[in-house]
Amino acid sequence: MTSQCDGWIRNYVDGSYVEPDESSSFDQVDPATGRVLARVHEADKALVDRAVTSARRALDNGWADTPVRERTALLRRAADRIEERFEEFVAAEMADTGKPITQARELDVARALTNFRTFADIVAAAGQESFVTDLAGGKQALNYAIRKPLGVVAVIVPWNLPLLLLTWKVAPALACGNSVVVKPSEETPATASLLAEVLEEVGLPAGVYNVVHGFGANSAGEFLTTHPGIDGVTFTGSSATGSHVMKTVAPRVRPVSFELGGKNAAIVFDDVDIDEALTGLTKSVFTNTGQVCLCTERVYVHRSIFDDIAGGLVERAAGLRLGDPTLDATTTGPLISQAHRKKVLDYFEIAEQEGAKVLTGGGIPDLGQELSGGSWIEPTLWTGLTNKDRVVREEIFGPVAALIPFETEAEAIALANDTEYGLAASVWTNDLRRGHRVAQKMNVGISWVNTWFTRELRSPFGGMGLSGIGREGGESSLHFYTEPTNVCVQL
Ligand SMILES: NC(=O)c1ccc[n+]([C@@H]2O[C@H](COP(=O)([O-])OP(=O)(O)OC[C@H]3O[C@@H](n4cnc5c(N)ncnc54)[C@H](O)[C@@H]3O)[C@@H](O)[C@H]2O)c1
Ligand SMILES: O=C/C=C/C=C(\O)C(=O)O
Repeated sequence: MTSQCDGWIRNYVDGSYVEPDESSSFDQVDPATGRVLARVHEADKALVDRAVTSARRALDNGWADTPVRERTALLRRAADRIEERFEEFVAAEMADTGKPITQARELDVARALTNFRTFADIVAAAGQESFVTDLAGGKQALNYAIRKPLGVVAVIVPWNLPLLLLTWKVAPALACGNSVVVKPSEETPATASLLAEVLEEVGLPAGVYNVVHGFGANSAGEFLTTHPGIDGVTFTGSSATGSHVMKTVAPRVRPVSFELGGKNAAIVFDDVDIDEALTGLTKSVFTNTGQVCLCTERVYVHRSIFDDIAGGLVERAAGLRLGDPTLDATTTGPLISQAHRKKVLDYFEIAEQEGAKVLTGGGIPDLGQELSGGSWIEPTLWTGLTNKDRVVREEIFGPVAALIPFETEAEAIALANDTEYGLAASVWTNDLRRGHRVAQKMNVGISWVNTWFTRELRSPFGGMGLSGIGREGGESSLHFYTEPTNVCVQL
């Protein structure tokens, strides 16, 4: 049995794909064409319970005590196997999201390999904290901390970078000896189930990796977060859902790691190399059709170069190639769904009511009959807005940004920090002392200078304010996916 056969995408529990039940299922829809690609078996409460129970049993049957070298070797085998099946993962990612083949290859699947290999390295090299404590009377004590797996971890991920974000969590969780129950987004079920094939092929014991498909409330998501057998939740998704999940696990005081929404700013100073800034800004606004939590939706530009940047971005937007995701020339895919496109189009309406001037885009492109059923939208740029406007304060999560002028550095910093979010920012300037100074003043989890989405996986990653709680990446992942016990020995 494989993750996808006879038209079904299956749940994976206790080392086996579960026979689907027609009565509880939903469609996998291709966002590029609107066509139904497969049926997805929706896990009910009993199946989620079976997944959590088997995850616990796998832990108790030895996985938690597996030597680090065995776990990290398994992660490396998983990376090698994904590499061997690379194009299958590319195809699954594209079926789920409609994203262009070049992005699926160069970002999403490539990062899955890197995530597994990086956390194998990090966990293999991790030491333990220890101290010799001087006591009264010339005595001493030895203090050392051992790190045990957190336990059964609920992994709930969104639809925008489904495989990248899933492996960003599953790799460190497994490396640290945890077992996981994964709930992928209902929009993007394929790669999480396909990953189960690879993990089984490389020898992961049954029950360590489980996949339950479904929605949030009254479905697999909520059955998972309310399950008493869960020891922690790592969640990536919207701030509203994160807040709800926090309330759900609060009664059992379970640790949470939240990577949530953003309303990220770019600040463009008057000394930039215009062409270099335009390349970076175009990437930061339109990558993955703006469906990246780190994407820029607010661009603050020094007034003296405002028209150059605005005009240049309009030209760059016109250069984006929307269309058949299987073509190498395609740069930009559809939004994830008709429902999400309606949400973005509603914001386009609100922007015009708030006085926005549409520099480019603002509607639905005509890409021909074949793609007419897809959730396509035009890359869009606005001016004429301020920080008071809803479309400058609320996350839209589409290929759109508001361009706003500033005069002074202090004004730019205040404008960029005037948000309830705190995920990412980018600063564009050739004065590196100013770059460091301004980047440090951004109230965000990650602050880039003259680049965007450049990722060091050993650095702490996450957000503040509405953008999240905690950090993952490098040591931060070890701290979330393990529980330390400090042992103190009188010498
Ligand atoms: N900070 C980051 O690293 C990051 C990365 C990607 C996406 N995001 C954010 O995610 C959002 C877009 O993704 P989305 O629409 O899938 O988010 P979402 O919050 O709607 O859903 C995220 C996941 O949570 C599940 N879910 C929904 N309600 C739930 C509930 N009550 N209990 C348990 N699970 C529930 C969904 O089924 C999905 O799997 C955007 O806000 C984006 O900024 C953040
Ligand atoms: O959509 C949000 C992207 C998050 C990216 C990461 O978590 C990462 O690059 O590790």
